[in-house]
Amino acid sequence: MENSVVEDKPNITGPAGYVLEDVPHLSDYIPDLPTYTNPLQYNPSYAFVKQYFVNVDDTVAQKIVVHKDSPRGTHFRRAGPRQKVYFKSDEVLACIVTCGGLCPGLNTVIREIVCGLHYMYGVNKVLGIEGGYRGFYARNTIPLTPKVVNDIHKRGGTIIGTSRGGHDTSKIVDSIQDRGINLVYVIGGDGTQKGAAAIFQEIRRRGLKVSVAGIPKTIDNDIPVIDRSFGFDTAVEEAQRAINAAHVESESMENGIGFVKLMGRYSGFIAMYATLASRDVDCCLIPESPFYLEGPGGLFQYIEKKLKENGHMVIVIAEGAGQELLSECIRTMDQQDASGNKLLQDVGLWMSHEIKDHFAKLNKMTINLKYIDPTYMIRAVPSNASDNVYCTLLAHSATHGAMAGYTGFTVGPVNGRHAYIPFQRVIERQNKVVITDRMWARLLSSTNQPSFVKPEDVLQDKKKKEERPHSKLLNGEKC
Ligand SMILES: Nc1ncnc2c1ncn2[C@@H]1O[C@H](COP(=O)(O)OP(=O)(O)O)[C@@H](O)[C@H]1O
Ligand SMILES: O=P(O)(O)OC[C@H]1O[C@](O)(COP(=O)(O)O)[C@@H](O)[C@@H]1O
Ligand SMILES: [Mg+2]
Repeated sequence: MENSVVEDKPNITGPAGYVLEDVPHLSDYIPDLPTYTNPLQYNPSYAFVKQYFVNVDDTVAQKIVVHKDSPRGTHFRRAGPRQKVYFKSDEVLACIVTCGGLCPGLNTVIREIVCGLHYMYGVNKVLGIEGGYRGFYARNTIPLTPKVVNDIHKRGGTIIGTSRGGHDTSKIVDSIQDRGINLVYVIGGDGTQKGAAAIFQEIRRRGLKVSVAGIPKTIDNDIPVIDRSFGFDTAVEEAQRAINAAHVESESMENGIGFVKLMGRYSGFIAMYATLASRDVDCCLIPESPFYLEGPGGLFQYIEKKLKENGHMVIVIAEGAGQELLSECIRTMDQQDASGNKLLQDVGLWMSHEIKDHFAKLNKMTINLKYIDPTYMIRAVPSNASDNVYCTLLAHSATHGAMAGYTGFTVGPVNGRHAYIPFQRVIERQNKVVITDRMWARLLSSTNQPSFVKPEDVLQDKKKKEERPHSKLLNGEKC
C-alpha cells in the first residue's frame, strides 16, 4: 500500500503570502452539476440562527501567532453549512465505515452522522459498512436510522465493527458504485485516511458523483494539523484511574514502584498529558524522548534516588518508548499488523523485569514493583462529555461538507475553528511530541525526571544551535 501524497487540488494564493490549501469539489471533475437550496433554511431549529450559512470564501488560518511582517500563510476552507447543496435529500445513499483500532467516541460520530443527515438534510438512507474496509466487498451492510443509533454513544467500541488491513481500492469503489452510494464517511486514523485518499482518487478517476469525507480517529492523537483527535480527552481522563491505582499501590509499600503502560505507538501524547494531569508521576517515558537505563543520568539511578527521597515512585511509559533498548536485548523479528503498522514488544513487562533484576542484583534495596497495563480498558470506554460534543461537531462538519459537494477531505478543528483539510496534509506525516517545546519542558519540570540527554548530545545540539538563525517563527504547525 503506497502513500498517496499527490496534491488533489492546487493551492490558491492571495496577497501578502495568503495560501489556501483547498479541498476538491465534485464540480472540479463533473461539469454542470445542479445545485439545490439547503433544506436547513426551512429547519425550525436552525432557521433563526443569524448568519447560519458559512460564506464560501471563509477560511481558517493555520498560523495564528504572527509577526507584523509575517506572510499570512496557510489557510483551510472553513467547515459548515453552505447555502447551496449538491445532493437532493431523497437521492442520497450514505455509508459509514470505521477502520483501525478502537477509540472512545466512534459510536457518537456514527450517531451524529446518521442523526445529522436525517434531521438537518432529510436523508433517510444510511448504511453501516461492517468490519472496516473489507466490509465493502466481503460483508453485509447494516441499515442505520436515528432509532437504531439513538443510544449508541453510551457504549464503547463501534457498532459497525472495525478491522485492520483489507483495503482493496478497486473492490471498494466497485461496491460503492454497485450499491449506488453517493456519500462515503470514513472514520479512522492515519492509515484509514490514506485508504480514503485512494478511494477518492479512484472515484474521481471514474467520474462518479460521490463525496468522500474523512473523520480523523486516533486515540494516540498522532494526526497532524488538527488541534486534537476525538477520544484523546477521554483516554487521558481514563488513564488517571490507572495512575491513581499505581500511586496508591506504590505509596502503601516500602520502596514501592507503580509502573503504568499507556498507548502511544509512535507518539507519547497520552502519556505526556496523563502525567501532567495527574501530578503523581515521577517519570514519563515516551517514544520521542530516548532514554537509557544504566549509569549516571540513567533511569536506574533516578529510581534509586527517588526511592531514597520519597520511599515510592510512579513511572508512566508509552508503549512505543524504549523499543530500541528492548530489541537490543531480545532478538525480535520486525513484525507488522494487517495494516502494516509495526507490532510492538511489551516494553512495560520487559522494563518491569529489568528494574526488578537491577535492584535484586544490587542487593542493597528491596523494591516492590506493581505493573499496570490498562491500555485496552482505556480504549474501550465510551467517550466523555467533552469528546461527545466534539464528536457531534466533527460529524456535522463532515455532513455539511459532503452535502455541499466537497470531497477528498478530512474535517477537524484548526486553532479552534472546524476546517476541511486535504487528505494529503493529514497523511504526509505523523503528529509527535516535540521534546524541544514548552509542553515537554513543563512535564520535565513537573516530574523532575532526568532529560536522559547524554553530555555528547548536548555538545552536538549546542553546535547546531549556533549555526541556526534565531527568533524564527515555526510554520504555524501545532506541536
Ligand atoms: N497506505 C495505505 N493505503 C491504503 N489503505 C491503507 C493504508 N494504510 C492503511 N490502510 C488501511 O486503513 C485501515 C486502517 O489502518 P490502520 O493503520 O490499521 O489504522 P488507523 O487508520 O487507525 O491508523 C486498514 O484497513 C488498512 O488496510
Ligand atoms: O491491538 P491493536 O488493535 O492493534 O491496537 C494497538 C494499537 O492501537 C493504537 O491504539 C493506535 O491505533 P490506530 O493506529 O488504529 O489509531 C495504538 O496506540 C496501539 O499500538
Ligand atoms: Mg494509525
